[in-house]
Amino acid sequence: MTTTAPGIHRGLTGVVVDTTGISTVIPETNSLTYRGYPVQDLAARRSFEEVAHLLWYGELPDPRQLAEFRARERALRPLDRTTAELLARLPETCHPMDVLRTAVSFFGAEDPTEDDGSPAAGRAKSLALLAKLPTVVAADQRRRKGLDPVPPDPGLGYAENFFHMCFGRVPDPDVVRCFEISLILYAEHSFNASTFTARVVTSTLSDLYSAVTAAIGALKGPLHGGANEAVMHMLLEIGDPRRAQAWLDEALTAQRKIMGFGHRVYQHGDSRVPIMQDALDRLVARAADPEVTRLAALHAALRHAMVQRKGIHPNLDYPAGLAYHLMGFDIPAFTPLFVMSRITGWTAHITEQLAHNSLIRPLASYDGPAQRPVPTPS
Ligand SMILES: CC(=O)SCCNC(=O)CCNC(=O)[C@H](O)C(C)(C)COP(=O)(O)OP(=O)(O)OC[C@H]1O[C@@H](n2cnc3c(N)ncnc32)[C@H](O)[C@@H]1OP(=O)(O)O
Ligand SMILES: O=C([O-])CC(=O)C(=O)O
Repeated sequence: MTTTAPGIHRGLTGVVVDTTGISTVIPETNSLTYRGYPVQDLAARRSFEEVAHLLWYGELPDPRQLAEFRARERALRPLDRTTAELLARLPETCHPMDVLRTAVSFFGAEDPTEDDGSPAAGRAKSLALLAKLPTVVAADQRRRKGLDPVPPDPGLGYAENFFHMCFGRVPDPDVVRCFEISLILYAEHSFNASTFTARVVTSTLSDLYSAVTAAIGALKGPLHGGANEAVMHMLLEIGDPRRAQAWLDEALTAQRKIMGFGHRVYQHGDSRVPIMQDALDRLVARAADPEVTRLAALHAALRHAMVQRKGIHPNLDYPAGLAYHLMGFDIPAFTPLFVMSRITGWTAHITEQLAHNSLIRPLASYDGPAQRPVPTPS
């Protein structure tokens, strides 16, 4: 546990700040459940829309509820002209996470409906964000290549529609399913830094859009969601499986953090990695391309070297980063893909925080100068 002095918990390591009924991470058994269901079973048998419903309502939808949920999500996907124009004006030099953060802030400014803090109001706003964020991410990726946006297709499921809006086509169902699995795995992870950020903002009785905007800012950092992009940059920097060991030795000597490895809660590996690694292996096998095989060999070699050398295991960002690259997404879009999923967990926590709210305001131990008189100005 990180403590600088008795009673001080830098980074809140090991501190339990509240209860939650949304998910539980159990490092001892290397498991993760959403509302009591093991995440690997959800990833094997359910759609992302069903998981979103589970996180928000506490139960998986029955067929009627699912049909209604899907119909509402599909109807909310288009952006209005003002939003599309605003986003198209943002500099292309800015990171796509900045675009997403601005989009959510703008959605908040535009939303005329009252935020009475009720679960129903929160869920309506959350569903609108779930539906619109992929439209923003896809349009932003395309404009950076000088391409016009592809409008959402209400005939397609959430994951399929996203590919359609990014690339103007839907890949084969295996690829879509691998993407959907990543969305299910990224959806929720208890009191991680971005979710906690959303809860802190909510605890002041601020609005949902402010909490989500702040959460996007927290997720962007490379110690959190930004790591999935950093993983891919790192793999491209290493370039060759034969260099993995030497590169790692140099990086560790230079005290670099190896992206996609380590976790605050899991000490012996991330519960989600075997499922995502499996999905990644399927993408590699179906590509049947020497360049892809080489990247996969590098990915495996670095993982092996890191576990051997430091005993530190990969987190979800390690297989997800390479999987997103193989699916054809641009590296700066990887963390926005995480947002498209985690919007479900964040907003479930916003509702939960409001239901049992207590202002989040920890204490600090002062270590600045001793009290002293203010000098008289000369
Ligand atoms: C979806 C997600 O957000 S998962 C997290 C994604 N982030 C990353 O992949 C970034 C790389 N990983 C890290 O920086 C860290 O493992 C974190 C931030 C995720 C967790 O960090 P903490 O719980 O604060 O552990 P901390 O950074 O103190 O690490 C403990 C020890 O392991 C080492 N360590 C942990 N992770 C790594 C890593 N990725 N590379 C090198 N060393 C590492 C630290 O250097 C430290 O060693 P020391 O005790 O000799 O000083
Ligand atoms: O739980 C954490 O600290 C980070 C993480 O894996 C996540 O948010 O998915």
